Parts: sequence; structure tokens; C-alpha cells
Amino acid sequence: MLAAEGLGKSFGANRVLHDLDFSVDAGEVLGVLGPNGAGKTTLFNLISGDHAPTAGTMRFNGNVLNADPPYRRAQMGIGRTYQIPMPFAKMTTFENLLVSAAFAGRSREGETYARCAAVLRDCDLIQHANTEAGKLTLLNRKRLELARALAPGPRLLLLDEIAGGLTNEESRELVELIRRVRDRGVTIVWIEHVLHAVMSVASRMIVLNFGELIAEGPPRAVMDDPEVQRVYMGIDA
Ligand SMILES: Nc1ncnc2c1ncn2[C@@H]1O[C@H](COP(=O)(O)OP(=O)(O)OP(=O)(O)O)[C@@H](O)[C@H]1O
Repeated sequence: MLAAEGLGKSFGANRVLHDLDFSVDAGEVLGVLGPNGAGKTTLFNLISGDHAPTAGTMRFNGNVLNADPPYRRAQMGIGRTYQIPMPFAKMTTFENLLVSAAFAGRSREGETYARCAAVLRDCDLIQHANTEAGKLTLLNRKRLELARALAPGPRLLLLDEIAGGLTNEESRELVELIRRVRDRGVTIVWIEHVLHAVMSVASRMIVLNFGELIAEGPPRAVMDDPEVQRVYMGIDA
């Protein structure tokens, strides 16, 4: 579904991603790990079109992603959440979804309304449809962030630390929701520091360190990798 070759991103002299090759298969949940500043969010910014790469190419379903802006990527079927949800606080939950669905602009008004209501139901938010987004609890803000990304009907969903800041019970609820999204056929790439959450869903993981890929494989094998333990958990073999 997604393939990157020689992908790189520098901000001036700061080389953040370097010569990255990786791919995402349709239907999988790929976990992305790495220490703070490793370049994980920057990678998402390149996939979502928020930033342009300085080297390499990316293909989505075989089509080269050129300099398409985020709304074009959303129309192509790429959706994302942001690490810090920033909904329109004075608008209701439902109105926030409508904005997102309209941003990608793929369907007619009536269909958009029905779709947003269905996404709210799927994300356990329907009882808060008319609540101002600024008044939601943290868990519901996370649900809204997910719902907002789902509203345009993505085929590839990028989750950026969506479990951060939640209690164990709350993160279990969110994991259930993410499983349901996966079961409906949405391919997921998930950056997460809450390891038990991402490991319980991911079929494969990659690990970045200083913008380079240092490990890739099944979740357990990746966590047992001495290099991953050293750079990510500070454990010396
Ligand atoms: N717009 C920008 N301009 C300049 N430098 C940037 C920009 N965005 C990111 N960086 C730098 O890129 C590096 C990687 O940042 P990034 O946010 O991708 O890391 P990360 O792996 O997502 O970290 P975290 O786990 O803390 O979220 C950092 O050194 C950061 O300062």
C-alpha cells in the first residue's frame, strides 16, 4: 500500500530522516518506535503531505506521492491523527467531523452527514455529538481525534501517540476501538510510546533512531533486539 525508497528529510543542516526504505502492506498494523527526536512524527508529516521530503520517493497504491498537499492525500485515502489534538473547541463534536469530511471533499452533503454520524457511533462518541469539543474529557478528545481522521474514509490511517496520557483502563478502551478500525479493513501505522498498547495490536514494528531504521520485524522479536533495548530502553547487553 505504501512504499518509501531512500526517503530523507533535513531542516537546514539538521538531518532528521536519512535514506529510509520501508513499506506497509494492506491490512497490517505497523508499529513505529524510537526515542524522542528520532524522526517519527517527521515521517508522518512526509506521508500526510504536511512536509515535503528532501530526498527519496514514496508510493501509495503504486502512485508516486509528489508535492500533493494534505487535502489531496486525504482524498487519496491517507488519514492521520496529531500528537496534540487541536479540535475546533467551540464547535460540537459532530461539526468537527463535518469539517474534516468536507476537507477531503469526496462525498455529497447528505452522505457526509450520514457518514459522520456512523463514525461517531463507531468511535463511541454519539452521545457527545452535540457537546462542544473543548468540553470533552481527554479520552473523548482522543476518540474525536480518531473519528476526525476516519471521517473522510481513509484506507491508510496514521496514529501519532494516540494512547499518550491515558490511564491503563482508558488505553484499553482505545485499543479496542483501534482493533475495530483494523477489522474494518483500514491499514494502520501507529507511533506509540505506550508499548503494551501498540504491541497488543501491531503485526509488525519498525524502530527509528536518529532518523535511520535500526530494526524491523514481529513485535516480540523487535523488543528482544539488543540494539533496540540499548537505544530505546537504555538497557546495555
Ligand atoms: N519543522 C521543523 N523544523 C526544524 N526541525 C524540526 C521540525 N520538525 C521536527 N524537527 C526536528 O526533527 C527532529 C525529529 O523530530 P520528530 O518530532 O520527528 O521526532 P519524534 O521521533 O516524533 O519525537 P517524539 O517521540 O518526541 O515525538 C527533532 O530534532 C526536531 O527538533
